[in-house]
Amino acid sequence: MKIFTAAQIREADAFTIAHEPVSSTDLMARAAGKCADWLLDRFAPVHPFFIFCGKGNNGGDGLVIAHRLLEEGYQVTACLLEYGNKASEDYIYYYRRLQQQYAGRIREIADVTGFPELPASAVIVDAIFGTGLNKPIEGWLAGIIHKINDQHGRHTIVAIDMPSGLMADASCRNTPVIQAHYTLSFEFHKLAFLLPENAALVGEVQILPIGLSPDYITHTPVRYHLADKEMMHTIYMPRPAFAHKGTFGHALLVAGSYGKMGAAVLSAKACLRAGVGLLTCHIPRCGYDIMQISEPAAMSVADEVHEHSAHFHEQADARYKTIGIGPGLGTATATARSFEKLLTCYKRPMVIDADALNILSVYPSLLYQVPAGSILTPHPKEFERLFGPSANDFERMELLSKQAVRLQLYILLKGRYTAIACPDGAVYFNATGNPGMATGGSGDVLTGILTGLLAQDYAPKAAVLLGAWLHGYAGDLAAAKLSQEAMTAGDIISHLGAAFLECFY
Ligand SMILES: NC(=O)C1=CN([C@@H]2O[C@H](COP(=O)(O)OP(=O)(O)OC[C@H]3O[C@@H](n4cnc5c(N)ncnc54)[C@H](O)[C@@H]3O)[C@@H](O)[C@H]2O)[C@@H](O)CC1
Ligand SMILES: [K+]
Repeated sequence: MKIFTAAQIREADAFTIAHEPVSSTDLMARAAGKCADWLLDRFAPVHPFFIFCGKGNNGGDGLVIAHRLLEEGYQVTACLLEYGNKASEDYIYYYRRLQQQYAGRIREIADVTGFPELPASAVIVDAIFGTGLNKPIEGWLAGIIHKINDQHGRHTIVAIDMPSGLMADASCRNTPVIQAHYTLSFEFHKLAFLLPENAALVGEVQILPIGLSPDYITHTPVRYHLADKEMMHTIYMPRPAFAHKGTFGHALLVAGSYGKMGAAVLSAKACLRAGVGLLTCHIPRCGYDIMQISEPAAMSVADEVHEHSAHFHEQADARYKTIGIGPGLGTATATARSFEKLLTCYKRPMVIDADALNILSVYPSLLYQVPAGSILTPHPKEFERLFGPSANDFERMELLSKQAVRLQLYILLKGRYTAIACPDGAVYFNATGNPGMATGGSGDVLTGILTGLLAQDYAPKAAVLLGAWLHGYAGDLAAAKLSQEAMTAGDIISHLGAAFLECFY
């Protein structure tokens, strides 16, 4: 799914009105009607509704919703905020209709003292500002936002299109924003919904299709995308019937050090479960028995050094389709030196994670040696160590995209919505996964999966999108069976098979 900017959403709106064609009042009725359907479905008539409306088209949506709920026999108070702005034409149209039939249900609010007493079980609908917000909310309107947020623990708050105060494409940190339980958003996700700094504001997001022009949607280029199942179906490659293990590549995994062999084992198991043909693990001498016993399907090569690996560059030759490096590796000087040599002799896209990323952040010039098309998988701290801090999440996304272009790499920034930046600057968000995966070893599993997919001849972009998707999907299946609390990284691996089956068989 494409993620459009606020300006593009306005264009989509205008394009649909001109080409469907449909009048703007009818488009508003269609959009707000979807919200009303959702509310009617979710809340019984015992819930009194307080619908706060601004004077733009978001407020217009609120008026349509108020009218519809009244027609269905619900108790509704339309709280119209009179802050002096000129009302939009469609707002005026629906205001007149409401005024004609339900004047008694309208309450005009001109300052904070006009904020209504809310009875128990009231539902607050926020239709104050949507994608038209162009500056932070100030003055008594900010007071209204705070009053609504004070009700967060007592009443359900449903935002229409966007929580008021949030901007689709810019940071609203430390400005007044509605804290919604639900956000009913039209047609597309907004970038703001996917960034951690807004996690407490948007609640559960419901995307409601409102029939915006498919023509516009198909032909308008965007930077940000949300990965979805359809995309995965275009990426996934079923195995040919006459395949043998050579068909699926030989991967080298460079991982583990004294006390961190678990990371290497998890990564190896995940790589095998992702379908690699052959796997060789380069591990420190101390890890040899551990790996051989834990994962008989993997071959092992022990380094000359006991506690960490220092000679893996000698291994890295054309036999290997790809290399996954980093989980539990440690950052010993000898390990860093071997990594440096590896980067001069091995030129295929590889997967670089954890301690291998930490080595890169200590020796940043090595970043330029990383083969084009390789996949880096930092979590936010590792990302910051590599590329520096950002003032907010929007700037971090800019930086992520810019660095992927500059270095011609895929950079996967881990998070609730993992963001994957491509060498052409595009960024894909992955929505599978859950907080149960915020547990030690989960990243090692991802490295294994990505390495396994690259070895099977998935192009780097396909591997990173499919790998992130499967990793999260398997995590969701594990959480469904075991709970988010009790699941471990190993459970992600044991549910990878079910993830393949559910997604592709
Ligand atoms: N784009 C679409 O596809 C559709 C949009 N609709 C609705 O229209 C909304 C966008 O409507 P508008 O463009 O009228 O924008 P809004 O309703 O978000 O409000 C914008 C109005 O508020 C003013 N404003 C902006 N920031 C302000 C601030 N901080 N303090 C005070 N006033 C401020 C603007 O000058 C403008 O008059 C969407 O969010 C959605 O709810 C739907 O009705 C129909 C379909
Ligand atoms: K809103």
